[in-house]
Amino acid sequence: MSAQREMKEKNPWHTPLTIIITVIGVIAIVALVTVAVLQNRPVPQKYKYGIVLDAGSSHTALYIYEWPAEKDNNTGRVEQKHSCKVKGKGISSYAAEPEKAGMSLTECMREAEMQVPSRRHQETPLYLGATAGMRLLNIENREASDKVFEAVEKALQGFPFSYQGARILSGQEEGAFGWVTVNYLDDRLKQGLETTGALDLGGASTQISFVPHEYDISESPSNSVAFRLYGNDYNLYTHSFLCYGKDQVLRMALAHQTRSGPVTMSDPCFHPGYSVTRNYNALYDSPCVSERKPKEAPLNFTHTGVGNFFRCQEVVKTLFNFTSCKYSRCSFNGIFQPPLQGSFGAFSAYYFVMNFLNLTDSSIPLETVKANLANYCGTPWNQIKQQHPEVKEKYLAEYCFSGTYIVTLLTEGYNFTKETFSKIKFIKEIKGSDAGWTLGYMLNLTNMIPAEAPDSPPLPHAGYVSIVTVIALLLFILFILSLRPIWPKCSKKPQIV
Ligand SMILES: Nc1nc2c(ncn2[C@@H]2O[C@H](COP(=O)(O)OP(=O)(O)OP(=O)(O)O)[C@@H](O)[C@H]2O)c(=O)[nH]1
Repeated sequence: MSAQREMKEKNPWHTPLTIIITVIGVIAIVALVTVAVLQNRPVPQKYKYGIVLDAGSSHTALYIYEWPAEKDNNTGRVEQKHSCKVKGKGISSYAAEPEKAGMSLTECMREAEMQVPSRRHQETPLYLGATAGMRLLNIENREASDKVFEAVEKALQGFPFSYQGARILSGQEEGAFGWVTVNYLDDRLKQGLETTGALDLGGASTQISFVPHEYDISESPSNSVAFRLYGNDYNLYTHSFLCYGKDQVLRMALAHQTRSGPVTMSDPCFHPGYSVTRNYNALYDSPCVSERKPKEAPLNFTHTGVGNFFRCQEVVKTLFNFTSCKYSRCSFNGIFQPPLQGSFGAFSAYYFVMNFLNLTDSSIPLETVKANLANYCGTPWNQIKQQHPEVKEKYLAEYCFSGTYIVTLLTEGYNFTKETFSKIKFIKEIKGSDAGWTLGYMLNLTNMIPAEAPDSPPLPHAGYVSIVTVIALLLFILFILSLRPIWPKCSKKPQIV
């Protein structure tokens, strides 16, 4: 008994003092690790918002974007939070009653008021950008275009957001911002990866944008846009073809086939058995075709379908001019285009049409795409309607024409070959955000893509926590070792002094 007491006195490792030191040491180390973990842990997210209205030729759409509020200089990732399709036609169709253009936006704007938290309303920027429909109205009737803008401005200023203005985007801006959107959403800009080209097919215009390999900007300066984004320079080629959106190009095709003013017209781009009455004045009421209106035409004509893809392609080809090119190379209509480069994302009507036709899969060879289209166009109209009772008849009737136009534009117009055709991805959205010019436009106006790569913290969060944990463990081991003189001796026989 007395020997045991003596041993305790010689090895006092559990004296109150050592116990207190050990506990303090452990607490300090746990605290160090906890602080390291908590310090960088994302706090409950607070968001900022931005709203963009895409006032297109066929309709207006509202997009709400959100991004983390706590990131410096708004450098957090921007995502689409909500979208709203404005009921009715595009704002350019309200030329005769402009106030209705403003009123048409009310429902979607009310939705935006609900979607954006009210404490953020006043600081949320609101933009309206109009594209080819308003470009055409502006050409046709400047005064009417101004009145539509006045009405729209008045309506938008009545909402509690930070209204930043409504304007017509140039074709170049529309193409370039579509390219920014696609590459931003794919994270290609931040990481400095090879970029994807952008193909946008609207109702009244179409855009092609890509970064060519060897490219002499001076050949056609109006087709080039220079960007410096995240420390990388991009010389973007972009062109917007006004009147080559799918609705205006259909007018051009119908105008071409009714140039002699017939009473009945047989159209290879519409299904056999299709027949509607169309009004000459309505058809030619657009700057894209107005000059071609036949002098002596009846009031109406009967538009009938014969459904022949190859003959439809011949009609579509007449809408492109391949004869004159003052540059080293052209796409069509004498427009400069450098050789195609890399992969492409094709969105808006490219997607709507190819998706309906089940042709979005990039592994489908070009020849098969054409064969499928030939088969689809040749299917009688009654059968098509029976097979797709849920699809709007206006859209349904035009898929043969639109599909033929898309294939012809890509191959004959832009020079995609059967090899490069497979590099086109038909997309609607990327990571939950719609592909289109609106996101790129907002990122640009809010300076959310810095010209230089932002300074990143020296260590990522995981690395920081790991290093602190390792240091804490080493300290702990050191601490235990420093207590060695007072460790109990582990011999089989207790050492009795
Ligand atoms: N099939 C189908 N077509 C659609 C749909 N939404 C829009 N479209 C058509 O696709 C074409 C392009 O639409 P958008 O991308 O909205 O074009 P937009 O902004 O009106 O036209 P631009 O002013 O030329 O840019 C138009 O002809 C629309 O009528 C859809 O859900 N399905």
